[in-house]
Amino acid sequence: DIPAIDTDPFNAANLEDPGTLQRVMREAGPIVHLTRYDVYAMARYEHVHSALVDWQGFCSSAGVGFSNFRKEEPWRPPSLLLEADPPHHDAPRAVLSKILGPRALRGLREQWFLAAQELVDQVLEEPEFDAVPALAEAFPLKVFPDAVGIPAEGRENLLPYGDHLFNSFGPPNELVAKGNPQAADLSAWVNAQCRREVLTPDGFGAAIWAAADRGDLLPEQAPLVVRSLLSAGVDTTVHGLAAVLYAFAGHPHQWRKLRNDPQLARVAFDEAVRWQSPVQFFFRTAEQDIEIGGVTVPEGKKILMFLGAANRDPRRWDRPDDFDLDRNPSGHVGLGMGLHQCVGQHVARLEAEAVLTALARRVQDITLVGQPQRHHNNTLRAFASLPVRVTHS
Ligand code: HEM
Ligand SMILES: O=C(O)c1ccc(C2CC2)cc1
Repeated sequence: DIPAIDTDPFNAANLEDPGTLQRVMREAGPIVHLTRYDVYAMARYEHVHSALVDWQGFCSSAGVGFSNFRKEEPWRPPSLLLEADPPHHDAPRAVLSKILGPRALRGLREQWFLAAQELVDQVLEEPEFDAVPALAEAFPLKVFPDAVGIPAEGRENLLPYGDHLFNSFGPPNELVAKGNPQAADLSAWVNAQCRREVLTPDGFGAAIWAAADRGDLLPEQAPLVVRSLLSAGVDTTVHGLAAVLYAFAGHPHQWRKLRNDPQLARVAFDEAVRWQSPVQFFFRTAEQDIEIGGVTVPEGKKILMFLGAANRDPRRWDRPDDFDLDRNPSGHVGLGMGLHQCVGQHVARLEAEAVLTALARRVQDITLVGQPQRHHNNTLRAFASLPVRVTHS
């Protein structure tokens, strides 16, 4: 029968260092019963991949967090993409795919590369700095809110909103309790940024409203689709960028490879996302009794997918714990897989490419000085600080 584990994946020890539990989970079997929460969990690549691509069996419309929307009120109206299944998921997804697709982003490439160079030149005035505020936070916040087209004031709410949102996908622990007092105000501020009248005419937000004008979306759906950008598009790229910088600061040989061939910036993003998995977990809900890994998960039960563990499964990856630009990281589940696979991945990749290209042009060596500090979150593998030293030409 199903192995049972009563460990808490969301406690401070496991959030600080998830590797031990990931190994235990992978070795315990295809499916493990987490008795503390009465949820089922999978940590091997094969089964996480199977669940991600089977949206009928493993559904998202009951919520992709610990809370089951069929049993309790969501803390915010459900996302029309993340927390929806076909057919409701179809139109919002088609609209965002077009707006955030590689062709649509071509217009941003030049200005984001310039913005990255400007920021890097500024940062390199000091030989030592904390790469989290200086680059990982500063660059996405410099380019993404403008690309969405939201007003200048209040943008300091974006990271706290996302931090609470990603905590809220976990169990109601003290990380969630910490954010609850501000949740209503943060939500109200985010919702106000989604209204047509506040959005600039040339941004992603206006393009979503234009889709409603064309009948590709219902008018009442437009603000929620804009909310998806503000929810998913900030904290993820901040910690994704931090993961890339952490990878290179700890692997000087890989940095030299990038310096010699800046084209490697794109594969570096995916290899860093595989290696660190900025988004560590998501849940699904068993639509009916479902058989996986020789085990039956009862209808209505929540299934926790360990994306980070799957991305380091030795059954799928050679030397899984190595960060290596010579590896082909495609197939990693750090951006999901299948129907709900990250629709913003081209935005994230372009941001990372812009920063890495700007750094690779000027930075000879980048090394860690002092321990990186983690920022605990129920869903995100996040950094509080990343002190680095650089030498440059
Ligand atoms: C390194 C950065 C990022 C990471 C690691 C990441 C990760 C993910 C993952 C794992 C999923 C799948 C969720 C699931 O299967 O339930 C996803 C979906 C999604 N992402 Fe990203 N993401 C990133 C950046 C972005 C950006 C920049 C945007 C917006 C511009 C974005 C928007 C979305 C949306 C709207 C979905 C839901 C798609 C759907 O359900 O059809 N993400 N992302
Ligand atoms: O649509 C949303 O609100 C949404 C929120 C968070 C994400 C995480 C996976 C990046 C995705 C979508």
